[in-house]
Amino acid sequence: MSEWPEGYGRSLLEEVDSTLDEAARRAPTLTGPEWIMAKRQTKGRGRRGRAWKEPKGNFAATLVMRPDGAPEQVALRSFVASLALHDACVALCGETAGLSLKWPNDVLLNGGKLAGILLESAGAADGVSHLSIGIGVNLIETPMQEWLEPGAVWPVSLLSETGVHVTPEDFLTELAAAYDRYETQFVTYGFEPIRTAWLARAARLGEVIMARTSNSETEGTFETVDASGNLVLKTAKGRVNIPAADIFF
Ligand SMILES: O=C(O)CCCC[C@@H]1SC[C@@H]2NC(=O)N[C@@H]21
Repeated sequence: MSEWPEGYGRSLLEEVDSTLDEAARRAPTLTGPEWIMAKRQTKGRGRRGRAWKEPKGNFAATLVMRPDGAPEQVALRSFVASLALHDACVALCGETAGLSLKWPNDVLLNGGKLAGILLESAGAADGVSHLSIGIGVNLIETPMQEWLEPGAVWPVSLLSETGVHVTPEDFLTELAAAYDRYETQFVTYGFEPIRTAWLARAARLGEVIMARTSNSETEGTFETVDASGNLVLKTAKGRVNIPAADIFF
């Protein structure tokens, strides 16, 4: 098991509305980055306003920090967090060929959704006043099917796919350690090594995928992720850089 990384606070809560809401409440008085984990969330949320339910034993936590930099740079930490999630799973379950990263920030295992990330931030005059990285991982169970959007990637759990029972506490320790390593790399060398590492683990790179927003659909070959974190698709009409969408295979 890794050591808890130096400089990071840690709170373990029995129950909270959402660890993202708790992060926003704590942000104004934060003295350093802090992980807030809860055994139960009563109002967990996912991307695009979707509810996030975590059956007992799954992982729900938010890392809240006050990073320097422009909002677009700060937001690239979703890739930092995806890589950390990948490494935490490997550290706890061994090298798993079926792990991959789905743009913009899901972790897949054997093609099913294992984990999701939701970034929230608040602005300040000179950048971002705080960034919250909310992370949910299906350690033990998958959410019930009626909570799933049509066409969404089927959920899987770490237990069902690997047979390894990981506690949220152990997962947090590995995740925090892995996050710290990638955060240091990001702050020291910028996005490029993170982008390269992310692409090496990307799901469906080079394949035809569909990017869907609330008012558009774009089909094309997944070429790469650019220096701003945009999805780059080669379509019949040329190359398209997409800043935000859900992708479907
Ligand atoms: O895939 C998604 O839609 C993102 C899911 C993010 C869920 C986590 S659980 C911890 C944190 N608190 C929340 O309310 N949401 C995030």
